[in-house]
Amino acid sequence: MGASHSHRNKHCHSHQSPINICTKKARHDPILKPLNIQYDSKTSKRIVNMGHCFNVEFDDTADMSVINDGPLTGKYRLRQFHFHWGSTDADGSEHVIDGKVYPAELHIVHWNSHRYPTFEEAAKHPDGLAVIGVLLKIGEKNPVLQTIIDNLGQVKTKGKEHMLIKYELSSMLPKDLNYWTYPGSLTTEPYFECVTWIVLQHAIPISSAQLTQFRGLLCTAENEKPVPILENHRRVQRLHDRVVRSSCT
Ligand SMILES: NS(=O)(=O)c1ccc(C(=O)NCc2cccc(F)c2F)cc1
Ligand SMILES: [Zn+2]
Repeated sequence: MGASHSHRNKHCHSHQSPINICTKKARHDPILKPLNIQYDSKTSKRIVNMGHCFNVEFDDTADMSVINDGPLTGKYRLRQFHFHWGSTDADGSEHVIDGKVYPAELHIVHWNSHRYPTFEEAAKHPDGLAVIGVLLKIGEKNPVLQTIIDNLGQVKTKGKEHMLIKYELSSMLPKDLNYWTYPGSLTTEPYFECVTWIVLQHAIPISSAQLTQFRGLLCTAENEKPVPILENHRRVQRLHDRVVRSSCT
C-alpha cells in the first residue's frame, strides 16, 4: 500500500534505509561538526556468525568505545560492526552513491547511551542508534581486514563464535572522516526507523580475494547441508521527505 493511501503507513515506513545518495543534492550544513571517534581496542570481544552476516561484537557495558559530535547529540556507544556484500564484486553495498554501487559496505553500530539504558530500548527511538557506513572498493589487500578474515574459519557455520582480542577498529577507517548524514532505519529485520546514518565519503580498499572469503561463510548450522552467504544487501529505499546533509561543501 503506497504511503499516500494510508496516513498510518506514511509514518511507519517513510524513513527506510539504505538509499541512493545524490551528492549534488546533499546540502552542506555548517552546524555539522567533525565526527569524534574514540575506540578502545580492549573493548573488542568476539566474532559471531549471525546466519545472514558476521558481527564483531564489543563490550558496551560502559562508555569505553564511543562516538560523538558529527550530527549527533551526546555519546553513542560502540556495540558491533558487520559487513554487507554481493554474490559478485559487481554489487554488494547497501548505500549507493550517485547510482554507483560498491562491492561491499561496513556498518559500525552505536547506540545512544546518553539517553537510553539499553540498545534494545534505544532501537525504539529515532535518535536511538548511529551507524557509520563505510563503502568498500576493490583494491590492494587490506591488512586490518585480514585480521578479521583470518578468524572467519572459526565461525564458518551459523551460531559459531570466536574470541577477538584487542581489535583496532579505528585503523580500518579512512583518514578523511567527511560524511553524508540522514535519518533512516535498520536495513534488516525489524527495519526500525531508529538510525542516524553517517555514511563516510571516502571508501576503503578490500581485495577481490578477501571479499571472496566473506562468501565462504555459511548461513547453515554445523549439522546441516552447507549453504554459503553469497549476498546480504538490501535494495535502496525511497527518500520521501528526507534531506541528506553533507559535512563539507
Ligand atoms: N544493517 S544495520 O546496520 O542497519 C543493522 C544494525 C543492527 C541490527 C540489529 O541489532 N538487529 C537485532 C536487534 C536486536 C534488538 C533490538 C533490535 F531493534 C534489533 F534490530 C540490524 C541491522
Ligand atoms: Zn548493516
